[in-house]
Amino acid sequence: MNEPAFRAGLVAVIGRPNVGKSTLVNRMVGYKVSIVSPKAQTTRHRILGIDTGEAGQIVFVDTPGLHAEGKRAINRYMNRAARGALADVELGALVIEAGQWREADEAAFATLEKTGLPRVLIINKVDRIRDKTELLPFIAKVSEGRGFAAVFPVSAEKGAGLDDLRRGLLDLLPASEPLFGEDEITDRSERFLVAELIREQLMRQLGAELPYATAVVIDSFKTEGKLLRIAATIYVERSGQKAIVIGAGGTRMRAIGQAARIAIERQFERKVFLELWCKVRESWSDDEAALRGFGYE
Ligand SMILES: Nc1nc2c(ncn2[C@@H]2O[C@H](COP(=O)(O)OP(=O)(O)OP(=O)(O)O)[C@@H](O)[C@H]2O)c(=O)[nH]1
Repeated sequence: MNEPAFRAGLVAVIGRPNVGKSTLVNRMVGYKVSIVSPKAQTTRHRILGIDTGEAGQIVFVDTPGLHAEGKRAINRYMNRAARGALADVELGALVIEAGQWREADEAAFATLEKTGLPRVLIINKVDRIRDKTELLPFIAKVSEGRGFAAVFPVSAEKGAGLDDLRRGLLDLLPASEPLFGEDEITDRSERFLVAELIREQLMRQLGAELPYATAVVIDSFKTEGKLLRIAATIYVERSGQKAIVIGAGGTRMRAIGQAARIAIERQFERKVFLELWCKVRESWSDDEAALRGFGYE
């Protein structure tokens, strides 16, 4: 008997905001390539997460959640990044939350359907469903007539169903040489990951609206022996927002910096010295030139 062929390919992970796409990709690749927060629209970029095993290599393309087209340039950028991720992939994976099929899920499905790609459905957060007997009728209802090649109930957070998902996705990918080196985990630079880990704290520690007005730019990134020395600027859109980010006596900014530093140290396994600044760049989120300067290209 011949050994089964090595399989490899790109899988676009799409869905409405907050269904757990980034959590899932991180869990599959075993490394935090994409930041996570309880707020919708945390992911702003298209990010690759590469999962290599003996049987094959799955290259996940994490995407910003597809949302109703906002007016601002940043929203257009995010939807473009999500739709663009569907080009040049072998497979589209629609992620939804167990027990829910909202209008925005239907819209994400329609976007995927239009591409004509083979597609699968990933039902995430099954840990939230107490009575598991509810799951089968739900699966039947949401998959009926939608042409999914397979349906995978999982819990990205608890790590349930992920081996079946890996096997199932590999079955649907073509026989191929690996597309990336065995030890590659993402296409993104360390600088990018650091900026994202700082932004993750902004998403988590600031109120409901403010995180969407922030962007992070790394000003310098130096390795000094065992130390990583980083300076970064948090951009906001108005001076009132800057006052909130800094907080009374600088307390908020210190808390953000400390949590980000710990996250960066954990991720890079080295000591980190992090210097944070906050500056106003008026209406950056609706300014194409500012967006490009901040790395949204
Ligand atoms: N209970 C439960 N929560 C989960 C699971 N997966 C993700 N979450 C939570 O759902 C929230 C959103 O997760 P993300 O991974 O940021 O979701 P996303 O789809 O990438 O979100 P966007 O960036 O808005 O597109 C976070 O609070 C996660 O901790 C899961 O399997 N079970």
